[in-house]
Amino acid sequence: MLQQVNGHSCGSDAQSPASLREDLQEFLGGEAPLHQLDDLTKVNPVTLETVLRCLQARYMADLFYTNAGCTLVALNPFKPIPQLYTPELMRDYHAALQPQKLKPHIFTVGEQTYRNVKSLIEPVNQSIVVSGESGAGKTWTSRCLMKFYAVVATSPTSGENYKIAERIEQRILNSNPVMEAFGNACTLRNNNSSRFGKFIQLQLNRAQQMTGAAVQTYLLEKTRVACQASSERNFHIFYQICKGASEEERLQWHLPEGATFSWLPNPERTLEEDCFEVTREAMLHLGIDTPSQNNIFKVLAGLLHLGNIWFADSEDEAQPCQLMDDAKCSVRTSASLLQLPVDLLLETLRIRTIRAGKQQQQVFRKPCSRAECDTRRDCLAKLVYARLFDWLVSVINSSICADPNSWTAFIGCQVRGLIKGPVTLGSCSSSAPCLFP
Ligand SMILES: Nc1ncnc2c1ncn2[C@@H]1O[C@H](COP(=O)(O)OP(=O)(O)OP(=O)(O)O)[C@@H](O)[C@H]1O
Repeated sequence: MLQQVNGHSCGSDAQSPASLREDLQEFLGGEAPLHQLDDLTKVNPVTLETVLRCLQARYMADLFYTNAGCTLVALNPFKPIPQLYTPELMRDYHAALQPQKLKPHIFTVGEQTYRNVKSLIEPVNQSIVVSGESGAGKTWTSRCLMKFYAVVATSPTSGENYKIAERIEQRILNSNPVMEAFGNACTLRNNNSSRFGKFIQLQLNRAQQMTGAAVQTYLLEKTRVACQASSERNFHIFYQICKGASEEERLQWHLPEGATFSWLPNPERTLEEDCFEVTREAMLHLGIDTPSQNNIFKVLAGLLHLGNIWFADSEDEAQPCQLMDDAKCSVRTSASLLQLPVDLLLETLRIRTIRAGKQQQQVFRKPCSRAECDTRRDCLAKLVYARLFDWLVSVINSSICADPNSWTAFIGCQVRGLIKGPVTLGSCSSSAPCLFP
């Protein structure tokens, strides 16, 4: 029998390639249909081929979840399967004496994690790690988990608690379109690819009922604001404001119909994610009123105009680079939208300030080369966008976070990308009492 230790065969009686091939044939040609194997630990011998053949057979039989010991492997069906995610099914998994005996499902992981929190006397937190390659279904899976807890982590007898959970669920769901508009983009692999990492914390009181939630984001791909691969796009929100603004807003934001922007590649592609109305509506629900939204969209339009600022090489190194002819108008428009004096914006982009000497008292102003000006322009855009994103996350948190005294444990859900592979889910206990002080 071939033993696997960390992916390597070991032991004195390691199998020869010929007998492994024989076992493999026997396994693949066996009587039990491969799709009936609902746990990959039952696959024998464990090889890439047997595991993939088993997953493929299950996929063909519309079985998209498979256990792998305490980890769950989720395959993306690439089609809607509503009957797999009904509230009734959630309640079945929640009420089951042994949910692990039911068919493998994301709800088993959700329920097991919930029971772990429940069964421990001291409050011990749990986290579910959702990982997989781009487009594998991580965001989808984390949304399913949120919906599952919104149904099960509430008391059916307490109307008050049910209302709180419903409000939290609604706000978490409202935060999705906003976070996706500002943090997702169309890539080669996924039209709605999350370009940031996310840790969602569901806060539970002593009775393990949901009282609030918090979101922590990390590693936003802010370079995308100023640099996009040729077949990809910038963040959805830029296309939404250009396509969805009213006539009046177009005037205010200086986004005339048909205007071209260097940082807005492939605008002709229309995606369902381009729906500006959905984002605005969700922002309103989160407490971001129309005047604040207007300010946000002005900043975004200002960044688009910033991307149209191009410099010419300076003949004299001691002089700042001159603007290209087309860029003069873009500087004025960008400065006005970002509410900056034009001179200050130009100075920031073209002049480097160096401080030297004791207590940094000597100040030198060094004109930048054309390449340096371009880098400074891109950095400014990335910085402004990242701050805006962080601000949005803080607004979301202030609307969903519970009073720190009202919760004692949490279930965390971490979504992280991998280079290759389907979605895998594992849960672990977390000793950190709170990741959001
Ligand atoms: N269980 C599922 N049922 C139906 N459709 C699904 C399921 N999982 C994923 N999908 C589909 O696949 C698409 C991509 O999934 P998702 O955006 O969750 O991938 P991701 O792993 O989060 O990708 P990225 O890392 O690029 O953000 C979804 O928009 C959805 O249409």
